[in-house]
Amino acid sequence: MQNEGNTPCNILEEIIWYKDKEVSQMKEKKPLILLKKQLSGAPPTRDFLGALKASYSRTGLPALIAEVKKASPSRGVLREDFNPVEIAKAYEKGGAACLSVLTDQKYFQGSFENLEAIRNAGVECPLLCKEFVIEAWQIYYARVKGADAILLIAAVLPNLDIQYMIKICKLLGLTALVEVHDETEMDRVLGIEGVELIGINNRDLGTFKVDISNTKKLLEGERGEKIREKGIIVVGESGLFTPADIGYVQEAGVKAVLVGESLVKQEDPTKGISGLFGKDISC
Ligand SMILES: O=C(O)c1ccccc1NCC(=O)[C@H](O)[C@H](O)COP(=O)(O)O
Repeated sequence: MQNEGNTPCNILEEIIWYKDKEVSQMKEKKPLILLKKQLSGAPPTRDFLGALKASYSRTGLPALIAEVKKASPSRGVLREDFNPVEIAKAYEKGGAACLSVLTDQKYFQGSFENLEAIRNAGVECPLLCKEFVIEAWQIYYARVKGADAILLIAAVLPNLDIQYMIKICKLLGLTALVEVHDETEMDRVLGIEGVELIGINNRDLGTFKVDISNTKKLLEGERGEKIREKGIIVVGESGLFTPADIGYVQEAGVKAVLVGESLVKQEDPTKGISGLFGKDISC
């Protein structure tokens, strides 16, 4: 029987369809007007982009955004004994410039409680709220829960929404990490005003295929030149396991990397960072 439009065509579509229902319910419990009130007493955000730049200048290596990720649709549970605060502290000790915290519950076993707990545990690294954002309300919610940055996925959001959401981020003091996977998305995003941080995901979110040469492909030629001209910082995301992988994406032009699986699976994530970079990057 043919797909009559009521079955998602891939995992990303499934996540987004579910997110739509989830956000509607969350908004009912906490309307925007309440979130805005909470924000009036919120502490200032930390400078996510500034932390990436400072780390790159200090180490000469791509700044690390270490991901607090219990599970994923492609890999299942990555770590059974998952203590988000302990993992976050271990990442910070190992020299991570920033942390990424999965907040999606259904597909990644993450939560906003994890984000809040990490923020309240004295971790100083700026925090990226790793969510599937489909509405501006989620950005306000992330800010209330302690985020310093938020992910905007080009495969999910039209250009006008990205532009609008970047403005909201600026208003709230958040950094927007705009994620692309292919040339079409990169070209779209390079045409949007105000983009300062682009993530190139080596994982195809529809098929799960991971290929780190995707980062190189998207930074070649005129695209790479445009990115340099605009002073945009690029983050290489997914599938990074070895110092050779880090060297490869650095050579391609990234100044930061976002790493989950290869670190979170290590018994000692602090040592995992030294293993990933081939040296201690903490001092
Ligand atoms: O990781 C997945 O299976 C996944 C599936 C569908 C949408 C997003 C997904 N992952 C988000 C990410 O891109 C990664 O968590 C992040 O880049 C870190 O990747 P890795 O170092 O390979 O864990």
